[in-house]
Amino acid sequence: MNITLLGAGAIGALWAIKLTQQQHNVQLWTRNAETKVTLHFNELTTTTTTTTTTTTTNDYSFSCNSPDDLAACELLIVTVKAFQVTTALTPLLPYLNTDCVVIIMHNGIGTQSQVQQLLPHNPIIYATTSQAAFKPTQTTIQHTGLGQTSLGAINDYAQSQSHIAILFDGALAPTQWQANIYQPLWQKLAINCAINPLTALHQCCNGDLALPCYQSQLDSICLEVAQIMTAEGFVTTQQQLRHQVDNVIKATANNYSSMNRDIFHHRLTEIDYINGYLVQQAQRHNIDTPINYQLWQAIKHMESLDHA
Ligand SMILES: NC(=O)C1=CN([C@@H]2O[C@H](COP(=O)(O)OP(=O)(O)OC[C@H]3O[C@@H](n4cnc5c(N)ncnc54)[C@H](OP(=O)(O)O)[C@@H]3O)[C@@H](O)[C@H]2O)C=CC1
Ligand SMILES: CC(C)(CO)C(=O)C(=O)O
Repeated sequence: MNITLLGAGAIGALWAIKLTQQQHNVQLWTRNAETKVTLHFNELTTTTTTTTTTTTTNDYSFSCNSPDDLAACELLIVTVKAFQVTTALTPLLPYLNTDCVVIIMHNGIGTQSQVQQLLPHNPIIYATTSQAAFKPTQTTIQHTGLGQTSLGAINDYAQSQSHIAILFDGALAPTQWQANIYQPLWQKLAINCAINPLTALHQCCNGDLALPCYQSQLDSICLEVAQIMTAEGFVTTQQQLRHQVDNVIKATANNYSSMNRDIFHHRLTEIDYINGYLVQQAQRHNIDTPINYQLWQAIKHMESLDHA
């Protein structure tokens, strides 16, 4: 398949490489005018079901930024951060064929209506992943964690595109097609609402959130998220969300969350699309979410110190 990947950061480059390994024809769309890039990939090899080790490094060369390839592409994968989606996508619009399937993969929720306005005739799929990747240098990609990926349609044109999930599953399993993609998007939102702001504010690793001092805050966050999810029509409870959050805290104990790293490196965060999105939905339902509101504002304050 002819694929363009917009946003060749950690997670985007991982998918670009994995799809290339399956013989798909992938070009990268970057901010620069480069026409070729070579990425060094540290592969994650599963040795048992519970143990993983990085063992091999291979180089992958990609062509970049060809408008002709973009016009011919059948699949556009967008893996920029949530707040970058509109700016990144807009310059590509004059080249995109309306048959081209567009996949948007980022943490948080809230870009869906902008993307549908930008692409009123294309099949649009949203995706969420628990795969993990790290980009220690501009050209080195490390696959750092395995996990589930979910894909699903957000407009009528994309309802018939479930075969894309099979293609993704061949590249990086497990990937599943979801009849309602908002369910996994909200499940991931709940995890991000709990882990990301706390680890960013306290500049701690995910595993530190198992300490007694964080337990009542985690309970309150999960209670608020469960109330809004219920109001949105999803079946969940505070206990279920808490259990999922605890599992991620354990499974990623030594990792720093993406928001922790963004604050550490004085970058903008995805908070408006995580706790900020949650609070906006709560307001629509006239439900108070004071803990998520406080966390949203606290991260906005930290961002404002670097981005006046
Ligand atoms: N990394 C991970 O393990 C995971 C990440 N995610 C989510 O995936 C999304 C991407 O994360 P991640 O890969 O870590 O982030 P990165 O910042 O590493 O990747 C984003 C990439 O998008 C590029 N980009 C931004 N704006 C433009 C533009 N206008 N034109 C072209 N390229 C652009 C950036 O380029 P430049 O380098 O020039 O800024 C960068 O390479 C986030 O929502 C994150 O939360 C989800 C699960 C796991
Ligand atoms: C699941 C979690 C919290 C893993 O660190 C993540 O998605 C992130 O860091 O943004």
